[in-house]
Amino acid sequence: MALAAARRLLLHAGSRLGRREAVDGARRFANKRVLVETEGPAVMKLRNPPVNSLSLECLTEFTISLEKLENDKSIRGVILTSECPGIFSAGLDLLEMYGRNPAHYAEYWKNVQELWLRLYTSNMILVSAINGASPAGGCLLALCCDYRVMADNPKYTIGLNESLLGIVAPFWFKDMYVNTIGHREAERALQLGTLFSPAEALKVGVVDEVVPEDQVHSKARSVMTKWLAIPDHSRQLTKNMMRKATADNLIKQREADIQNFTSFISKDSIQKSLHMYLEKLKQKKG
Ligand SMILES: CC/C=C/CC(=O)SCCNC(=O)CCNC(=O)[C@H](O)C(C)(C)COP(=O)(O)OP(=O)(O)OC[C@H]1O[C@@H](n2cnc3c(N)ncnc32)[C@H](O)[C@@H]1OP(=O)(O)O
Repeated sequence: MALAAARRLLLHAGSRLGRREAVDGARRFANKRVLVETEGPAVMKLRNPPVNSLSLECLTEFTISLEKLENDKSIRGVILTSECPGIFSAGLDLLEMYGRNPAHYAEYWKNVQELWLRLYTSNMILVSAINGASPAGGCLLALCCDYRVMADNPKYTIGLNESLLGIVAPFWFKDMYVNTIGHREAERALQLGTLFSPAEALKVGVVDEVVPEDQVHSKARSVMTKWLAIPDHSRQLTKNMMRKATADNLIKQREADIQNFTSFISKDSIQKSLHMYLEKLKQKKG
């Protein structure tokens, strides 16, 4: 409901937030948490400091920006990256999943599903320029892309680490992981909650290329140029052939998945695990 209302606001009635405008000669539009440049290859930059966690607002703005790009037929590809130094995305916002009520969890999860379905099945070419840490939902965003370029900085890690938090990656995160790195690697990485260094991520196939940090954007652009040379219709049909079954698997059980998530995350034991994890994050600082 929140998403539909926000979408109406931003897409129609000449919304100031969503309007494309000329800034320094570049065409761009911006919400508070997502900046989109449409000059040259389109670039979507997450900017939800400090760690680009995917709060409900951030998810909503991301989904709306993506929808606007999809509706613009002149845009065939998008580079997804971050404006937060050293962080691609810290994943789903833990504060949306901790200490709230079941209705909130259900609303949040519906929006996570919505973004995933849009990204994973996008007709556009998506290339991620992973310029920082990318755990859990951050890795999910990258996995939705058609090609992943990661900065070669051993401080940055990527992977579906949900089991370390005492939570379980849902079946559609798992399906996409299996599609990307194969069953055995996914089975091991999911159970261990492995966060891969760039070199390890390359070896196992979580990312396609690792480049020096200052080259991550230029490499993403050159990858985009190569992909843009392929005729859209054949590339899109091929992408659809590869991804449809995985997306349909969620589409046919969206409501049940929301209910599963809501009852799982509401459990006292799971809330306790999240509390401990949040405390650990705090202690790390001090
Ligand atoms: C079934 C459900 C599936 C869930 C999938 C998910 O995506 S769950 C989220 C999993 N994410 C993580 O495990 C990442 C946790 N964060 C980190 O490891 C580090 O924060 C990170 C991203 C490596 C950055 O480290 P850095 O040292 O730069 O920042 P710091 O840890 O001090 O964090 C700054 C403040 O941000 C808060 N924060 C971090 N991650 C999240 C998050 N995912 N959601 C909400 N908030 C997050 C952190 O607690 C700090 O808050 P502060 O109030 O300043 O203490």
